[in-house]
Amino acid sequence: MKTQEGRQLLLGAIADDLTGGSELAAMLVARGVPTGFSTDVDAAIAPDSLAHVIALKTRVIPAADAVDRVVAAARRLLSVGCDQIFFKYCATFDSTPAGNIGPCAEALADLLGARLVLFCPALCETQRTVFQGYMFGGSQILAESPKRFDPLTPMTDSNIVRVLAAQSRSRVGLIAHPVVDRGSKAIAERCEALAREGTRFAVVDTIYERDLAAIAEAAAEMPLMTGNASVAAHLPTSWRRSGRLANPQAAELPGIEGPAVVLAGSVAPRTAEQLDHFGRENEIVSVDLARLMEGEDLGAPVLASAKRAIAANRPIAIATMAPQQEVERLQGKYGRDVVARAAENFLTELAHRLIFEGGVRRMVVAGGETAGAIVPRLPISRFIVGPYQGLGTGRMIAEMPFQVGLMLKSGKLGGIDVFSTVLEEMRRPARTEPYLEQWPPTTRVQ
Ligand SMILES: Nc1ncnc2c1ncn2[C@@H]1O[C@H](COP(=O)(O)OP(=O)(O)OP(=O)(O)O)[C@@H](O)[C@H]1O
Ligand SMILES: O=C(O)[C@@H](O)C(=O)CO
Repeated sequence: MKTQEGRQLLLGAIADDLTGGSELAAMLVARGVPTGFSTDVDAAIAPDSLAHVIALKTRVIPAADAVDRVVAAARRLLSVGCDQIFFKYCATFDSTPAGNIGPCAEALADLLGARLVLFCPALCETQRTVFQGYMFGGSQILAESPKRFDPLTPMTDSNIVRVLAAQSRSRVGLIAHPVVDRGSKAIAERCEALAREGTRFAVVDTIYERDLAAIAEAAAEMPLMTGNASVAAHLPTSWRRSGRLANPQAAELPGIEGPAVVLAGSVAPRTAEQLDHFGRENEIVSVDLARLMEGEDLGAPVLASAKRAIAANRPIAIATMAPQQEVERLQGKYGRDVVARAAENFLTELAHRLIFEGGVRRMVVAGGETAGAIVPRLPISRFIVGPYQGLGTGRMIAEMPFQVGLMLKSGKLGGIDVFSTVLEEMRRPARTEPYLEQWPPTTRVQ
């Protein structure tokens, strides 16, 4: 399959974490775009894909390493021919003063010769909006939201222009809402004016879903676009209009039976609520990181609990969740990255054993960094991406020597019942006609 002038992909996307990357792939699939997904720069890109997402774990690693990996992923996507590169980051612009959004975007802009790069983090579906450059979660400004306490990327400045400028060499401007509200042509004209005056990066205000549509239309011909998956989900409209996406395709996923687990390394308040809900009818095993850090072997007892639940045909959740005070105490004692790595390694080892010793075939992983530790270390030869059906409901099949249903849940997203609902949904084959006009999907597909 070729797009134009012999290029294969309409969009080559690079995500800075796995939950976000899987959401993006699921959204494109729901829009009728055959989309591949991989977590490894060298993995195959299927010849029948029109979009491909390479999901990395680059959000909190040293900036220079993040740049190297992101550029390698971009080169890989460009090697099969690709109309546009999309750099996907979190709706709450999760990053540190050292990066990594700015440095990665700068390196991609250099690689692609982009004069003006838009930054559109908003996720209107969940009321994450940007106005006058300030990010809101509903009525809460970012720095007063739970994101202030993120264990790895605490967001303490709500002004995205300022946050981006602090991690970039390029001049950063704003495309304010009055311009966005006038539509794609006005946005494109403003981009041109900013580029002429030497501004290379522009944060774009976004309040409504229609703003995302207008921004995507303005960006459709740019060599590089950046933002949350929500803006990329509107690109297929432009592709259909220009004839580049002639045959939007229905999405199909086989059903998967077999033992089910939730592995939660996210300590986000939303994940805590979802675990509480899951725990009303199911067993939750809490992994006490303080004991793990003291060298106690918790692998065997946790695995034994999981195997008991599996033998009784019950789903189970295993979580490293702790109250905020305890998270801070552990980070103070051992260092933020050391604690994170210990939790990630514990869950990674466990995932492997649950699948290969416990026979687990349906798995939800909560947390982008957690998923980024677990998934690439499983012997997955290919992912089949299922269609996005609303917040936190993108799922896929991981092909190993057998198939495993997988859902990578962002820490902050998903309905209260997401764990049990998704594990149950994985059992049923699904076929979804493409969402061509209506977006985002408002009804769950059974
Ligand atoms: N009890 C704990 N104390 C300190 N750190 C923890 C604890 N439990 C988990 N962690 C670490 O916190 C980090 C949580 O990040 P992760 O990206 O997995 O979740 P999230 O930020 O909620 O999700 P997302 O990025 O999808 O929004 C991980 O690195 C994890 O290992
Ligand atoms: O945008 C989001 O919130 C997610 O896609 C994500 O990136 C969480 O890590």
